[in-house]
Amino acid sequence: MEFILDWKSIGSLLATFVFIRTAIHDFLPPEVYQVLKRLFLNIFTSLQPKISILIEEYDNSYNNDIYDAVQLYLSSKCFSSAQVLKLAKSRNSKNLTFSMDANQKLEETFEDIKVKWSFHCVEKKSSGLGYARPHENRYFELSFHRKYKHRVQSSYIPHIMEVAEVIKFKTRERKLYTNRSADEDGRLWSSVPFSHPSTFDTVAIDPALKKEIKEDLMKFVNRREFYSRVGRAWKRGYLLYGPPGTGKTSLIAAIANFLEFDIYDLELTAVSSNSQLRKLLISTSSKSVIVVEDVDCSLDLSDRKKKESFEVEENEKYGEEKRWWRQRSHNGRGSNSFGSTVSLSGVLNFVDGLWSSCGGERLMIFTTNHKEKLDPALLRAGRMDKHINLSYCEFNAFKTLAKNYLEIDDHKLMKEAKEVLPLVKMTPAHIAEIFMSCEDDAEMGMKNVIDEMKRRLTNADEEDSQVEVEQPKEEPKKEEDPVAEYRNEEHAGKDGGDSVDSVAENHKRETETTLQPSSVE
Ligand SMILES: Nc1ncnc2c1ncn2[C@@H]1O[C@H](COP(=O)(O)OP(=O)(O)OP(=O)(O)O)[C@@H](O)[C@H]1O
Repeated sequence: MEFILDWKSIGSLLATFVFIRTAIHDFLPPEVYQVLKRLFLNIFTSLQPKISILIEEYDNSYNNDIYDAVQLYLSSKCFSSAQVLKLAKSRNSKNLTFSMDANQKLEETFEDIKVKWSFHCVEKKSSGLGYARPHENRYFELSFHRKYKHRVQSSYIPHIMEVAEVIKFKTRERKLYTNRSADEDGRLWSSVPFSHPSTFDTVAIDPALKKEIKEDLMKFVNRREFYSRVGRAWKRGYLLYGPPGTGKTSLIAAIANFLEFDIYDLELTAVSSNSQLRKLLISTSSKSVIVVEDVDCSLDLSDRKKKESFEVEENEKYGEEKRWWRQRSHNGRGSNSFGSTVSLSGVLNFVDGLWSSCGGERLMIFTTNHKEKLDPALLRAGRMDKHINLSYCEFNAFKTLAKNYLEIDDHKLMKEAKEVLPLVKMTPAHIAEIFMSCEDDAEMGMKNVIDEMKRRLTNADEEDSQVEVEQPKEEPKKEEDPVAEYRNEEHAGKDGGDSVDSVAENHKRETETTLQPSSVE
């Protein structure tokens, strides 16, 4: 009975409500009706204290940056509070990532704002399109009391974005990009995490040169305002030159590690045209080192004047039209001698760097074993800001190698090494190889390396004395001859005067041509 009465009262209440609503709707002016409606809605919603924000993985099929930031932010929080976690590590990556499992919840208080996070995965129907989107709708739900609405928007969300940026930077994995194998799936660059162990501590070059390079790099990265004030692209060009095995690649890795930059290893022979070169460069990121190794071998960038005089000679010999045919048939249609249509002007445009104004700083490093083969246009200041000569091993570099490989600062054989080293051409790579083969035995390492130096010295003696038989030369003054001094001390009674002379000649020749310590021009 009571039940029937209740229903009756509900029924009459509803009837009254409908009557009042119709009366209001029919008799009140529409403006007043709208104001009342809004008031009613406000009262109704304020009775519900909780509001939620949904942050979906994709926003109109584009990656949602806020979702990524929240994911990073929560991965740093969820370990302490969520009950079920997911742990992942991508291949070749050194970072472990924790994340919340579906429907897990996490609560936190930021300042005095209490918020709740939950993670959801909802299976979705296939779109029928071929591309690889996940079959789940993934989203985070952020819930909080409505009184915090403005503060969540003005301080909590920006706080999340800031924390995520810091985490991203700390766990950032630098990459080594290469354009060699990138074409297979349509990408311009393929990448792997960059983790080369070479640093300025391990690279064996003259300490003064090391200091100079480091200071130059620091000056470069700290001069954003300067570059923009003087209207120049924020880029710098280095040319590393010297014989093979003198540490050009090792120095590049040390520079990238020092600056914490990515490396783009640009293989010019794999670039089909100037426009592809432009595309490749535009797609590089800021804070990167772009490397072109062995530039003299990559493209025909040799001195234009020499080429021009060669062309004049060929014209005279064959007539212009015939020379043109000879080149075409030799090189292939319109391409240079390496089959690529990247030209010197394409490379010069790349070095001049209009493209590099699209973002932050970029360092370009070219290496060559034959600086003299490069076109002067490529070498001029503004294109190659620094020319760094890496040459045969000198004593300071030798000591760095001994410290790295044999873990010694000093040794009884060091004095002898210091005396013999300037008389022979040995690359750091060769010395490193000898040290490596001695597996931590410092005594053996030092002995083997000095034996090798002496062997080279003796071979040089023999070669030079053979030359002397054919072309006898004047004797150098004995008192000015450091080699003779060394040989007299070490080999008294073994070597005759002839070989001392030839060693002196050898020393003189090497000092003039190659035994310059590594230097910057
Ligand atoms: N200056 C150096 N400091 C430390 N290690 C060096 C140095 N030079 C050579 N090495 C050692 O020798 C190996 C070869 O050196 P690297 O590739 O850097 O020489 P490179 O000058 O780039 O040679 P190339 O001109 O043939 O490319 C490196 O793996 C490194 O271990």
